[in-house]
Amino acid sequence: MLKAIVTDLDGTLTDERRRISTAAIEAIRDLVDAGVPVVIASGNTVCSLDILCKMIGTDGTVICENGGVYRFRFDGQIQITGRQPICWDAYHRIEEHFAAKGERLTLYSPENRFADVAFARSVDPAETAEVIADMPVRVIDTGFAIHLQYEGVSKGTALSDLAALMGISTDEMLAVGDSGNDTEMIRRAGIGAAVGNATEEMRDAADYVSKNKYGNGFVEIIQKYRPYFFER
Ligand SMILES: O=C(O)COP(=O)(O)O
Ligand SMILES: [Mg+2]
Repeated sequence: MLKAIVTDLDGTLTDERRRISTAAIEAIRDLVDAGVPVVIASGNTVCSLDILCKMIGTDGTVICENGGVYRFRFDGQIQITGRQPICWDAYHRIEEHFAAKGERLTLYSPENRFADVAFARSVDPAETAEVIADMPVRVIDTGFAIHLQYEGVSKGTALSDLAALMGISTDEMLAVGDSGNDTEMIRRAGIGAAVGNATEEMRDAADYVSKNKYGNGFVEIIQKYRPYFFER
């Protein structure tokens, strides 16, 4: 039996231009109204997810900054497991490396981040990873941004921590996503699903890959697994 759903945001509830799927919002509201907790798990900041959760109508349980930050319900304490100072050290080395080639980096919402460092995909993610290969920092390419995260921290580790706070097991969770930053999360969840536009790595890790892409893929996954939430 499933007791909660954890879903990625960009590329899963939104399309490649980050426009949210209204069909996906309706599917989430239907689950919330039926008493199923829905957790949004993203590389985005807690600040942006708060607005989204309010407007969609979830209880505010979130995983942000690729697992570096999480919180159980709106009134819960924000937990920070990432180590941002080390990510900043890595960022400065990367910045210097690309500056020497005349390439500038563009940071994403640094004032609202507590755990990771995110910047535009204007440089090669593989080259970025080489520059900091000896540091305990992982380069995560979500397809929407490049993130620097302290090693060992992921949406998967946050999923396990949240399951404990929610009083359920990770086996009772359905996790859905589209990209490399979701693989550990879908592996740890009882059922892991990927939307049709997902990366190869995600498709390989998933128990089910939807035929449809983006929000329509999310809706297809919910339709398939909805009965599992109401088994006796
Ligand atoms: O913030 C990003 O880069 C992508 O966000 P996501 O985890 O919701 O896909
Ligand atoms: Mg995504």
